[in-house]
Order: sequence, then structure tokens, then C-alpha cells
Amino acid sequence: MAQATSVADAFTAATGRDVELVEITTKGDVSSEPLATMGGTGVFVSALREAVLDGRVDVAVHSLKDLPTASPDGLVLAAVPERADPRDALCARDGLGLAQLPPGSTVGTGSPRRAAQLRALGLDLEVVEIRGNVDTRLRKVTDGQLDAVVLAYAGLGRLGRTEAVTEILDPLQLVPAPGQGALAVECRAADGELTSVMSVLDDPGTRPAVVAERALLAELEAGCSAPVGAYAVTAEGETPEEDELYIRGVVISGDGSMSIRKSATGSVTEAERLGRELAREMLEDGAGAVVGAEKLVPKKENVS
Ligand SMILES: NCc1[nH]cc(CCC(=O)O)c1CC(=O)O
Repeated sequence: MAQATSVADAFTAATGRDVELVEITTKGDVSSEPLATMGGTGVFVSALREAVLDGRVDVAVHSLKDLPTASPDGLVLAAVPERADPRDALCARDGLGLAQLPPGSTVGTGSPRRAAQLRALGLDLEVVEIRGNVDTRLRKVTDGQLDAVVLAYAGLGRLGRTEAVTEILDPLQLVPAPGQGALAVECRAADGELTSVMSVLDDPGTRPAVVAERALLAELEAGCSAPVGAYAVTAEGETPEEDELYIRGVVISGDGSMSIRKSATGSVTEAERLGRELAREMLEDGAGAVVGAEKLVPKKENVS
């Protein structure tokens, strides 16, 4: 609702048109099953997409990182608004940063990508699988059930909970999920007028970054099943044609012992190609062989 409200407000400010918000609850919001066994992040998206295709609503606002890479029939990604901070954030007890957490500290996350990269830091942290909404997760720290949790900074920002953040994690160490922090505005492809009006919300700096990140993900999905992180940023050149795009990708085994990390720089005009080529280089370096050695095992006594 926070995300949809921000898009609705920006749309009204840009066009003068009114927007009616329609709340739709998805399976991903309600169930506390691990996302991987529920069918991946698509569980946040399907119910909203059905509502658009049925005509119950005209526009869906998603977290871009929850959108599967395959584009669905009948829908179009009409806008990617300016993205919020894409980094992951540590919310630890007593204001502690990552380096101050004693060995054996418990850190909650539901994300195999975060779990594996946390293990790879070699800090002897005990990663514990958790699910639930932001309040539920933060409460596990304030209750003393866990020493820390890791969440997307953007999600905390949208809910006004950044006061819980004790360290924003380095995106080269904890590479964020492709598209993290960005929103996706989807419309019916047949709705040409609405689609073109919605494009006022598209952010020229964000679009190439997320296109490159998602291209990397799509290419890696074809060749490997390990967790993937991708982080891209755009930088202004002397002229718009010289605008640059930097991208970093990671593929990592579940226990964090094997990983492939690679970066590339290119032109913003070739975002898709830059992401795909970086993924292919990662596959050539053996990304396909980097599969989960250890599962994300829930620590029963700590999980309600
Ligand atoms: N995994 C679910 C999800 N999808 C989007 C966000 C946060 C907002 C964003 O990344 O845009 C979250 C929660 C989280 O990862 O902490």
C-alpha cells in the first residue's frame, strides 16, 4: 500500500488525474512458508497481475525484484520510477554493526542470496531462516529471539522504520537482489493511452540499471540455479550519449564457500547487452557449478 500510494501521488502530481487505490492481498503477504517452496517471489505478483488482466484494476504496483524475468502476455512494464536505496540493511540489537556482532550471533533472513553472502563474510554468524512482514522480523530482534535481521533498506524506508537500521551493507559484499529498491508499474498492453501516460513516472537513471540487473538474472537463470545478486548504477557522462552504466553480479553457493563475482562498465544505451554479457562471462567462469552446498536450515527454537 505504501508503494502504491507513492506511485498514485506521483501520478496525480504529474497528470492531475485522480487515482483510486484498491488493496489486493497476495499469498506472499499472508503465508509464512519459505518463498522457495511457495513458488518463488512470483507469489507477490500473480494476484495483482490477475486483477489487471481481469479489468478489476488498471494498474499494478509491484516491487520490481519480485517480478519474474519472463514478461507475461497482455501486460506491459509501463514505468520504473526513480528507485530508492537498493542496498540491504542490518538491523541488530544494541546498535551493533556487522563487525561488532560476536561469533555465533544469530542473523535472520528468508533470502538464500543474503544467507549465502552473510556466510561468505567469514564472521561465524549463524544464519536463521525467517519469514513474515517487516514488523514481525524486527520484533525478533527487539524480543531477543535473534541478534539481528537483514532486510531491504528500501522496504524499511517505505514503512518509516529506518531507525532500526544499524548498518547499511556494502553492495559489493552483500550484492542486492536484481531490481531491489525499484518499483514496477504494470498496465494492460492493450491500454495504449494509459501506458503512455504512465511513462511520465519512468526514471531515465533507474531504467537502464534495472534492465541490466534483470538481463544478468535472466541469462544466469538459464545456466545455473544458485542465488544471484546484481547491482547496477548509472553515472552521467559529459553528454547524455556518454552516460555510463556499472554492474556487478554474484552467484554463490548456499554455504557461501563458492562464489563468482564480476563487474563490468559500459554505455547506458546497451544495458541489456551489458547484463547478459556479464552473466555469460560468469557462466564461463563456472557459475553453473556453484550450487547450494548447504540448505538454509531453520533454527527451530528461534522461529515462531
Ligand atoms: N522479498 C520480499 C520483498 N520484496 C520487496 C521487498 C523490499 C522492497 C524492495 O526491495 O524494493 C521485500 C522485503 C525485503 O527483501 O526485505
